[in-house]
Amino acid sequence: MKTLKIAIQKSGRLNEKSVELLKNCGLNFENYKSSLISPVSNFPLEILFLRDDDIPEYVQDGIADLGIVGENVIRETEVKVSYLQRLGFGKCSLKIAVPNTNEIESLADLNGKSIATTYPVILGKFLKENNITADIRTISGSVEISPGLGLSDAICDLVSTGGTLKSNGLKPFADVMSSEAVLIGRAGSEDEDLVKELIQRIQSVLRAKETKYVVLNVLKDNLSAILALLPGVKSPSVIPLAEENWVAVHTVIPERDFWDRISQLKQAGAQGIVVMPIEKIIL
Ligand SMILES: Nc1ncnc2c1ncn2[C@@H]1O[C@H](COP(=O)(O)OP(=O)(O)OP(=O)(O)O)[C@@H](O)[C@H]1O
Ligand SMILES: O=P(O)(O)OC[C@H]1O[C@H](OP(=O)(O)OP(=O)(O)O)[C@H](O)[C@@H]1O
Ligand SMILES: [Mg+2]
Repeated sequence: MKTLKIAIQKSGRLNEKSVELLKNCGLNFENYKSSLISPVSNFPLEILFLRDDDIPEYVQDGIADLGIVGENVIRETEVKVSYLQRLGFGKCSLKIAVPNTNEIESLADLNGKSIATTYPVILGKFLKENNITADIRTISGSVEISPGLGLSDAICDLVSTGGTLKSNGLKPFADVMSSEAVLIGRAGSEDEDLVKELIQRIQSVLRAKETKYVVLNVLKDNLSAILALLPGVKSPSVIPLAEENWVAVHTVIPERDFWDRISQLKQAGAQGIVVMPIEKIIL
């Protein structure tokens, strides 16, 4: 039987969440810090631990079948791979930022200016699309200090909390792209049975993360009002209680409007509400 290879970041922002996702899929492996490859004992899969910049090309060239990497890196390396699943972590934006004291106010003000970045390809395309001629200074890190050192007028780098920009006296100025970690595959790999199986497992973990399992008690007289508020995977389960005229309702509730839904349920007569995390939802 074929053994798949999946490439994930060896260390850095995406390593921990990538390992956690694969472990939550029920895959057993050692998160070796010293080794670059780790076999999975209960699925035909090997995990390659790589620098994130190398992951898209490894997948494009078929050295790895799958990879977990930020969309920003995929766009920068201009590879041809299949996007298989957005993963909901590593969320950030690539932005152009300028010193707080700078008088750059519109994109056109960037004409003739210099911009330091580790993303010359994405930035180059963005400037071209906006008819801006600027000097792109490609550096390999610590981009935020370059205006302070007199190396550039502006920067283009990843931002999430904005803390790094702030502490370097910079303000965000224009959004170039937003990004999150994605599962990518070699073109055509999405048709293979093992890849389909792994995607299904990943989706069941992601689905579970977005929902909570809820059990509540309600008087039979109030049941229809409660059911009108609940979706469930198919529909809620209703189970009689030992006490007459009462039932227990079991259901799942989306995380995003969880507290609104709970207060509506309480108003409709729900009591003894118990909320539990869900490990997996398999449709
Ligand atoms: N501040 C941030 N918040 C959220 N996600 C981020 C942030 N910065 C980067 N990312 C995402 O995490 C990915 C990895 O970031 P990291 O800083 O670990 O990369 P790196 O230093 O290039 O690592 P490597 O050593 O693997 O080359 C980025 O490509 C991006 O998709
Ligand atoms: O908006 P913030 O929350 O401050 O995050 C932004 C910072 O995060 C990333 O670097 P990281 O910390 O991953 O270090 P690196 O430059 O060594 O990759 C990015 O390059 C920014 O410097
Ligand atoms: Mg890198």
